[in-house]
Amino acid sequence: MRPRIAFIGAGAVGGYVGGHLARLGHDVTLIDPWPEHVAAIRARGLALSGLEAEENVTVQVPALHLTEVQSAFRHRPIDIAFVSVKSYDTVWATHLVAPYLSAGGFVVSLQNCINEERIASVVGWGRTLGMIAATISVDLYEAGKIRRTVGRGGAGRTVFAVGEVHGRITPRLEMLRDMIAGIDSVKATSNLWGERWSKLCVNAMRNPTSAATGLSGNQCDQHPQIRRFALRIGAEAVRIGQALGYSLEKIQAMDPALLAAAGEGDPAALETAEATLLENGRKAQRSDLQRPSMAQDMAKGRKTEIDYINGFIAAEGRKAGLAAPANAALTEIVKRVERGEIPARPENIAGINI
Ligand SMILES: NC(=O)C1=CN([C@@H]2O[C@H](COP(=O)(O)OP(=O)(O)OC[C@H]3O[C@@H](n4cnc5c(N)ncnc54)[C@H](OP(=O)(O)O)[C@@H]3O)[C@@H](O)[C@H]2O)C=CC1
Ligand SMILES: CC(C)(CO)C(=O)C(=O)O
Repeated sequence: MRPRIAFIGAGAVGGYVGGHLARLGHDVTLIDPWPEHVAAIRARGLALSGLEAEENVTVQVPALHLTEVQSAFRHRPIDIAFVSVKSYDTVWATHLVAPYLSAGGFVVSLQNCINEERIASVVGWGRTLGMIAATISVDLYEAGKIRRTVGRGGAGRTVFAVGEVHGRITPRLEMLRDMIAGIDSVKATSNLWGERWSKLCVNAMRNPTSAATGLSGNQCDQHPQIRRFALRIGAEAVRIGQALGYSLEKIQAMDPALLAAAGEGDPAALETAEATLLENGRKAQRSDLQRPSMAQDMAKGRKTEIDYINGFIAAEGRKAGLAAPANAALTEIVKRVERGEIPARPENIAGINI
C-alpha cells in the first residue's frame, strides 16, 4: 500500500514538495492554517510554477484546515508527516499530527534551522528525520500559488538532502530519498547535523541581509558592502559550528575554510569568495524575483525566524566561548525592522560599524 503522507504547513516549501509528490501519484494531504490558501487549493488546485514552462502545473491535492485533521486521519493513520512550518511553529505542528501516526510512522523536519530536537521532544528520536531544502527557493505569493525562483538542480546541483538523526542510511531513508528524487536531485546523507549547520550558515548569510535591506537575493550579492558583511556573518557561523564539533559541508559552493578566511579579511580568499557568490546566482539561474523566506516574511508583515538563525548562532557562540558580533548586530537590526522601528533599506547593513 502507498504510504499515507501529510504535510503540516503547505506554505512555499511544504506546498511545493507536497504538491509535486501528489502530482507524481503519492497519497498526499496538505494541512495549513491559512483559510484562503486551503480554500483556493480546494477550488482551483495548487498552482506550481518555475522558470521553465514545463514546470508550471496545477495539481489537484486534498487540502485540510487545521481543524479538520482529527476527522480526516482518525481511521487512516499517517505514515510520513512532513513538518514544514516556520521554526517557531514546530512544536504545536508536531503535536497536531502525533496522535495520528501509524505504528511505523515518522516525522520529517522539512525546514531550515535545527528543529529535529523540537520534533523529537514530541514524538521521540526514533520517529524523527531531517530533510534539507538546500538550494531551492520558493514562495507562496498568492493563496493557492507557489513559484520556484531558481532553476532546477538536476545532475549539476543537489537540491535536497535527507538524513537520519543517527547518521545511518536506513530503508526508510532510502524510501524517502527515492520519493523526493521524482521532484529534483536529492542525497541521503550520513551527516545530517553537519548539513544542518552548513545550511544554517547559508541562511544566516542570505536571509537577514535581504530581510533587513529590502533587496532581492541578487541585489544583496551585487552590493559590495552587503556581500562582504554576509561573508563576515558566514565566517563567524563557520568558526562556531566547527568549535561545536559539526563536520561542515560546502557552504554556497565554498569550502568552510575559504569562507572563514574570506570573512576574516584574507584578501585572496575574499576575492575568490566574492566571485563565488556572484557566480552562484548565475549558475542557479536565480531570478530577480528571488527573496529568501525571511525577506518574504518581512514583506508580508509576518514573524521571522531570526532567533532560530543568526540569533541562534550568536547564542551557540556564547556557549562555545566565541563572540559573533556580526550575527548579533544583524539579529537586532532584523528585529527593529520587524517591529517597524526602521524601514528595510540597504543602509541598515551598509552602515554597520563593528
Ligand atoms: N521559502 C523557501 O525558499 C525556503 C524555506 N525553507 C524553510 O521552510 C520552512 C517553511 O517555510 P516556508 O515554506 O517558506 O513558509 P511560508 O511562509 O511560505 O508558509 C508557512 C505558513 O505561513 C503562512 N502564510 C504564508 N504566507 C501567508 C500569507 N500571505 N497570508 C497568511 N498566511 C501566510 C501559512 O500559515 P500561517 O498563517 O499559520 O503561518 C503557511 O502555512 C521554514 O523553516 C523555512 O526557513 C527552507 C528552504 C527554502
Ligand atoms: C532560498 C534560501 C536558500 C535562501 O537563503 C532559503 O533557504 C530560504 O529562503 O530560507
